[in-house]
Amino acid sequence: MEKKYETKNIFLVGLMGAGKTTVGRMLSRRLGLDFVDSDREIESRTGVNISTIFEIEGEEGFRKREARIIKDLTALNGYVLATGGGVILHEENRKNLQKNGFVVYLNAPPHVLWERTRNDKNRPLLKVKDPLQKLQELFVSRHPLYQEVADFVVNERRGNIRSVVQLLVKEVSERWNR
Ligand SMILES: Nc1ncnc2c1ncn2[C@@H]1O[C@H](COP(=O)(O)OP(=O)(O)OP(=O)(O)O)[C@@H](O)[C@H]1O
Ligand SMILES: O=C(O)C1=C[C@@H](O)[C@@H](O)[C@H](O)C1
Ligand SMILES: [Mg+2]
Repeated sequence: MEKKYETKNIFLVGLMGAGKTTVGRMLSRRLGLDFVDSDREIESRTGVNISTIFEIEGEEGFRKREARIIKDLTALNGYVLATGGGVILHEENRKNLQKNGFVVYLNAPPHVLWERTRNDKNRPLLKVKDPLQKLQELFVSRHPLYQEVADFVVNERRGNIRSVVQLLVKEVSERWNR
């Protein structure tokens, strides 16, 4: 068995609205694992929301906090971790993810992500005049990094969260039972 599968962890990566939190929570229940969301963990450690961290410390300050949390969370065992959309920007994060668990890229085209996120307010990078264009730019710059870090890629399945969860249950069960 590959060394990384000695730990039972699943790390979900992908852009804002890809379904990391929704899929992650459901998947953890199905597999009897714990669930943690790195954005929520940053908020509970700091006591403020993500937007406030961006306002006070800028994106750079947020990324430093994120890297510390990712280091801590990837060192655990038995977790489904929903990461923040920009986690793959730091090489250290990519290494920690790859080393310690099964990394899944939830991929969906920018217009789908835009539909899913347009009514939410706590995504500072999308507080711009044209959030769809912003998502398109982020997709172009990040897609190769998500691909690079991923052990498995889920392409958009026409709005069906359950089928994504089902597919992932099958994939990890095959790996972990080897
Ligand atoms: N495969 C899917 N089909 C349909 N709707 C979905 C799918 N995945 C997620 N959604 C919906 O899209 C919205 C955003 O999903 P979610 O919050 O899980 O994304 P996220 O990847 O955690 O985003 P962020 O990086 O901003 O935290 C939710 O309302 C969720 O129900
Ligand atoms: O895509 C991003 O860079 C981000 C996504 C969110 O999950 C948060 O981590 C934050 O809003 C930044
Ligand atoms: Mg989320």
